Amino acid sequence: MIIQILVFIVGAFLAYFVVEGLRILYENLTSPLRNILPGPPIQSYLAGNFKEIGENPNLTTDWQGVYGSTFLFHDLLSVNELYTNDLKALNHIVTKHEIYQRAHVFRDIARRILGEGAWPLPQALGDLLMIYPGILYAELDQHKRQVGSRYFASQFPLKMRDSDEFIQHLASHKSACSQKLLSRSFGYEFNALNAQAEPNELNCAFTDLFHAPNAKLYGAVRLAQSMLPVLKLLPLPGAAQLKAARTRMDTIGLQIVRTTKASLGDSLHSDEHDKMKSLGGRRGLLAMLLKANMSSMENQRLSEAEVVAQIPAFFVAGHETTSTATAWALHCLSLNQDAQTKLRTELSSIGTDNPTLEELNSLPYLENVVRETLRAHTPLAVMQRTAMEDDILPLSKPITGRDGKIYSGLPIRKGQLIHLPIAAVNTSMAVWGADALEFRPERWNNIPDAASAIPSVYGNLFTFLAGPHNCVGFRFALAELKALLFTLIRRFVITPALPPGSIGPATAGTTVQRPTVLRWPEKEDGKEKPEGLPLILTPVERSGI
Ligand code: HEM
Repeated sequence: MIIQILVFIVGAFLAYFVVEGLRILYENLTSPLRNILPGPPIQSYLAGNFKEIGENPNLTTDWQGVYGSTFLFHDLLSVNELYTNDLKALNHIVTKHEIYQRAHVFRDIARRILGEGAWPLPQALGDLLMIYPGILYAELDQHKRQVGSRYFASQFPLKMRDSDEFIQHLASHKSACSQKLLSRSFGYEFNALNAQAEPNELNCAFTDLFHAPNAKLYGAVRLAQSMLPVLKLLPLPGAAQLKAARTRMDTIGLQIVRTTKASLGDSLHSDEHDKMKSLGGRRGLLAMLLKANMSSMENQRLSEAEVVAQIPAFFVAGHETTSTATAWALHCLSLNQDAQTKLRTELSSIGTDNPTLEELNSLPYLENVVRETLRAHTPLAVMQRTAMEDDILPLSKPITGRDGKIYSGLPIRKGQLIHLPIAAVNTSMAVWGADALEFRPERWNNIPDAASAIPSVYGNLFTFLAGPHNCVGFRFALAELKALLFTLIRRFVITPALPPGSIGPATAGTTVQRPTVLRWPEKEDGKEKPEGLPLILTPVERSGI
């Protein structure tokens, strides 16, 4: 009997894989793009071109040189994916958000990690953020006396003993942004930066999910399960960790929500006008979420589960991204001492260690450095979309298809997967010129005309995407980046700790491309390859400049 059940289960799984395989094959063979667009050959049926892309972050850009700015390649299980760096096509995709939505796999993984209602942002929250776009920014503005070094000096664990100490500070900086976000927005003390404090529950949940020794393996399993949902029925590795992290997140989220609701008391029941007026309080974002939870208008109401899910969602969205951008900024400045000195001179013109946001925003070279970092090293190099209905994708220049016909628009079939090449758009030589890959803050003094066609919410950059689903936290991220650079560059001269070429973008298995030690010389003292970004920080007064 047991054998019969086992045979049945194995048979059912095999049948499922065969049917799914045939479905993908049918979709690929009948895709209207198949006879139009060229593309690289499939490497393996299971991995498509996925493995080679993971191994070489510049591969899609190289393919662009061979196949043009619009081509087809193959994702996992050989699902075909449209790559386009055509700015008219990309503008169309990001504005027609009702047709081009976040890829199913991304949504499924986000739902499993963060809970129902986390991503995409619930409509009601999206609407509120449209009406009050400054709400996240306001969180920082409330604390403008703390933006500068007094805040960071107390929070940022720079362990300086000697003038030239080799430190891996960015491993811990990773959490600086998130800590501020959580404590300011949600009234939650994260303690990630305090080496003496016990790591708290939420900190542990994220560490387990994203940075534990097996995190990459578990991430790969989650990806496979989202692509082939039947795999969710199997007891695969990572399930227990995910469940434990989810339980922690839900418990803390509920605790934050209920405590805040109690502390807001009567103001939650005031009329819509008064509710919105009081959004400027210390817990602005959370207050806004809670008011949406209590809203009398059904289309503006968020369920308690949606509010709870937003807490880790905002944390995840703002966590690795902003810290990665800061790491790239410091790395680039360590390699470009002229830019660093120029920046330090400008920052020193501010007569306080604790500038306001207005003061930070008035510094043109700081703005240039931030833009150039987010252009040359966008933390999220790629996003995906899925077409939810048939469409015609307009192109800025007609192309000749493989079938010999001329196409000024591409036929897109419902279900088509699309690759948004954020990094490639930001570093396109056609837009930025031959030095597009170089870090050169001065380029922002004279922006090329072609850059105005890039879909963008900030600085002609595709970094935060554009259209209705752009990054809602981008102003917050900019403020964080500026405040960190202000504090660090004023106090320290930053130089590379490793020989040229040792640091590069992390490759396989990462969504966010952090600067990582790629080559690690064998040291006589046998030091382990560092996790973070090694830099030498020399206090300005001891640097001899
Ligand atoms: C340099 C730092 C950052 C970068 C490069 C970045 C980039 C992005 C991108 C590309 C998206 C769109 C994802 C997609 O549509 O598939 C996004 C969405 C989002 N970001 Fe950011 N982000 C950054 C910082 C932040 C911060 C600090 C916060 C929170 C305060 C945040 C909150 C969000 C949220 C909530 C969404 C989802 C919006 C929606 O569903 O409509 N981000 N971000």
